[in-house]
Amino acid sequence: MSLPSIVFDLDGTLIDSAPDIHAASNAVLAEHGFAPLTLPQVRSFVGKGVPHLVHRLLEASEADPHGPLHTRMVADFTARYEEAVTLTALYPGVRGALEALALAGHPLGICTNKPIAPTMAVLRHFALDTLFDVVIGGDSLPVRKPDPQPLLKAHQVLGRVRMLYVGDSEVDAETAAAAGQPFLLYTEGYRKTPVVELPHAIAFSDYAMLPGIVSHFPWVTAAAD
Ligand SMILES: O=C(O)COP(=O)(O)O
Ligand SMILES: [Mg+2]
Repeated sequence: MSLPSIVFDLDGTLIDSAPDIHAASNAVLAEHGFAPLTLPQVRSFVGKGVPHLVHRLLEASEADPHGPLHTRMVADFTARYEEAVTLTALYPGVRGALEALALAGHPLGICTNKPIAPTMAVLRHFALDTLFDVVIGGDSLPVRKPDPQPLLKAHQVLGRVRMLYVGDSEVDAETAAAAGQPFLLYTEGYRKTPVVELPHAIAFSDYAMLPGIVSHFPWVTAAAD
């Protein structure tokens, strides 16, 4: 049996992108005459893609989230956020963990609800793009997470029998369950639910531990037999 592929969520999992998303959100809100929102507020809106984010921005600004303003602000946010990487940081230990997993022979992928253009921009910015054999963005397929299709597509492209999905949020737990795949929860991201209430196979708070966790995962141990 071959080693499982490992698919990662992006925002709140590999990168702390909330400061750039917050800045772009406030710039777009200002353009439309709305007051700025706080970083924790905007961070709590991340994880279900741009249309959902803008919906929540409008709701928080006491504006109609269903009207034509929603369409305009999705376009404005998308344009402004396309290359927004200046305030974004990798979580500690991410690069070393990804390199170790790739070296061990795990094909790696990304399955995020962030649109594909800023996803590729941020991966290139951190020189991580070459580590991933498949990258699925929030606009890559007609549906996005928690629909299982994006994750199943990544799994199919990576071509291994087994996969592990690593994410930070309720949406990721739901996606993994819908796809019938094991979920590894990174606890330092944008989740709102306590760890014990979020279904997961294994939770971790430090990327230095991930290669060890993966190598002790039952399927991986079986693969080495
Ligand atoms: O909501 C988004 O745009 C992206 O979030 P994700 O990378 O956690 O899927
Ligand atoms: Mg996330």
